[in-house]
Amino acid sequence: MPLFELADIRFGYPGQALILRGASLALHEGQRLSITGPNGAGKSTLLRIMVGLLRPDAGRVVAFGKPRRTEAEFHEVRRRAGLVFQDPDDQLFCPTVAEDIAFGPLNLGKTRAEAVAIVDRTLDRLDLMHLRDRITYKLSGGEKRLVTLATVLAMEPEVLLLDEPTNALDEANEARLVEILQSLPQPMVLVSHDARFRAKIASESLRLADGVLAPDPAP
Ligand SMILES: Nc1ncnc2c1ncn2[C@@H]1O[C@H](COP(=O)(O)OP(=O)(O)OP(=O)(O)O)[C@@H](O)[C@H]1O
Repeated sequence: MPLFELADIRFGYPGQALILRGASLALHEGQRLSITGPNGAGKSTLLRIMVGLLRPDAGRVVAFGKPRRTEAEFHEVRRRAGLVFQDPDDQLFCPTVAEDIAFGPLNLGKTRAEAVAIVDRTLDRLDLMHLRDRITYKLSGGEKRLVTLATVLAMEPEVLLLDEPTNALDEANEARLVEILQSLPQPMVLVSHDARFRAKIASESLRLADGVLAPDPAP
């Protein structure tokens, strides 16, 4: 059974034409699915629908073996599936990097000491210890992007959803990100315009255009 399944999703923002017109996908254990497609095709919208930040007008979302409709059901999905937003400023809101990374684990009921240990372990794993006590809003775009990934990994999600993760990364950090993602056991959905990056990470590739997802022969 897939971990995630979107079936015939239709969605339009209020008062606007439909963006998604019967989009379907399935994510299985061990898969790294990439999604590409033109600007404005609805890729970020699709990721938001997967975790219930937007509700489809029609179609079915099944996650972790259960159909998901209500806010309570999607709350559980968001605990188990980590979404790295396209814009880090949507995700980082604490004064320091360490506090931002501790926020999720504390919210899950970890003690302060446990959260501190998770912060240090996550920063160490991502080679970001030097950013630990920095003021979040003063970080560079690329640093913010890596810290955003750290905030999501600190929650130990079962599935990762990544929206343009290479944005603002220099070559060295992009290479580092490739290494990190390749080393992670979680299945992931990866939205990216970067063909080289997709080719290095994805096991399957889809293209979103005209409101539907179709297999993309070239990752
Ligand atoms: N909150 C919103 N209200 C109204 N329209 C929106 C909203 N968010 C996005 N849109 C519009 O919906 C369409 C799809 O946006 P979305 O961000 O999902 O596309 P995308 O495929 O991720 O694009 P890109 O490749 O540029 O990141 C765009 O035309 C966008 O302007």
